[in-house]
Amino acid sequence: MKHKKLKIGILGFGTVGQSLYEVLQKSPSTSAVIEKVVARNPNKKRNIEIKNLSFDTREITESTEIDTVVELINDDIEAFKILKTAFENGKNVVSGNKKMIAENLQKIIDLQNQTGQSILYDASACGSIPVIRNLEEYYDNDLLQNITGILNGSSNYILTQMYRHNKSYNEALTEAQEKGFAEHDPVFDVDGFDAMYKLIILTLHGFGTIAKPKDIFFTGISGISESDIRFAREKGLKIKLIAHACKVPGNKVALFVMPAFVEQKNYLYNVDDEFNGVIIEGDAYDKQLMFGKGAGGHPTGSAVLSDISALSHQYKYEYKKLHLPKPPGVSDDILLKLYFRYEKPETIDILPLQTIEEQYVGPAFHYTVGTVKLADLLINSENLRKFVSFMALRNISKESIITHYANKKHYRQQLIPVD
Ligand SMILES: NC(=O)C1=CN([C@@H]2O[C@H](COP(=O)(O)OP(=O)(O)OC[C@H]3O[C@@H](n4cnc5c(N)ncnc54)[C@H](OP(=O)(O)O)[C@@H]3O)[C@@H](O)[C@H]2O)C=CC1
Ligand SMILES: N[C@@H](CC=O)C(=O)O
Repeated sequence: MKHKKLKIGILGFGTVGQSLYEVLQKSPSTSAVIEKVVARNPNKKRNIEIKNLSFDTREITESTEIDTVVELINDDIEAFKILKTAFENGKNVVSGNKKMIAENLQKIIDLQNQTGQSILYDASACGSIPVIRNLEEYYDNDLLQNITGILNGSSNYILTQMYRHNKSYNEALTEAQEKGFAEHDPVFDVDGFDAMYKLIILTLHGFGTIAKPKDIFFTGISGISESDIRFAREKGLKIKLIAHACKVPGNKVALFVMPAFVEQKNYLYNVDDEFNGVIIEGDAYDKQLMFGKGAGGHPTGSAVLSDISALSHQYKYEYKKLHLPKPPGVSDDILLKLYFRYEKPETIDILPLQTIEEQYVGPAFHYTVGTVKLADLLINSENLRKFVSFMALRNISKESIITHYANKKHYRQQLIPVD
């Protein structure tokens, strides 16, 4: 295949932009030369001194020299404008901006078709793990059933530090920020937005389904307390923030993001710190685990480097699953067994429970374990965010995710005690 030397412009010179700059120096065989780097704040002190730094986006998007725009800024609205201008000016794009990508999937596909340009964004999901390209290329058949993964490195880092080293939530969050794992606004990480956007991207490449954020129930770890960690420890479990895309009957896929209690035998149990892990499950091959650093400048820089190299070989996403005769729709028709911890006893009245399996009423907090329809979580999400301090899937195995609850017989068979 023809191989082209790229002239790149890097937009954004923060954690990932600077790391890409360094990673590129370590890979002289990559066919790319940095023509220009653009950041926003001319008064900011930089760790790396470079000659070709400027503060005007147009010096990249409107340059006649640059053919590839590497967008690594922390502003999704601006990032979409940059993408559009770059395409209109005949440039390809590499990006790590999951919010911009997930919020605009259809528009991005249309723009690629209209302009003939392409965007690669493997860095947008799971940092250094090449999960998007694998879903696109290797799993390009009908066998895939579930994608289950730890997709947010910051939350995983915080949970690990709390569990393993008894650190406080705030201390662990500060460390995640200092290490360059967290987003500009860490609420994006700890309240599940980041994992939800990544799940949307993986669902497109895995199943051909374009889901909207409003279709996805998501919650994060910001309300976690020592009592939740104790609950997990006593039962030999760990808490992880997990995103799920599960194929359900009727050619549908159910999507949700929430903390979960994870047993030792699960592949994700030992995925700790800023590492991500994605279990890909399908007919014929059962389960496979992709594992690697999911956050941080250099791991993410390496994914960006790989996309730059792929562009130099004219690689583009074909969105193969999108062209299936009938890509799956989104379903909220599943039942989940959840743990809810709350402070006020009357909160039990707003929990949309189908069954109650365990309850604790104490002086400082209360918890209930019971089953809930995913559809009811979506409808009640505002109240749940307001009144429930922390919620988690009781177990990430089949006992806690029941996809056939409409079929009562199957439901009874599946709803067996987990411990
Ligand atoms: N950190 C990580 O581990 C990962 C991050 N990502 C994604 O990569 C992107 C960058 O993240 P990260 O490097 O951590 O973010 P940082 O906050 O560290 O850096 C952002 C950079 O963008 C620049 N910037 C912001 N707005 C503009 C603009 N309008 N024009 C030009 N430059 C601008 C900032 O300029 P200035 O320096 O002047 O303030 C800064 O250099 C985000 O989309 C993030 O979600 C993806 C995977 C992992
Ligand atoms: N903030 C993100 C960075 C990578 O996407 C995370 O913590 O996973």
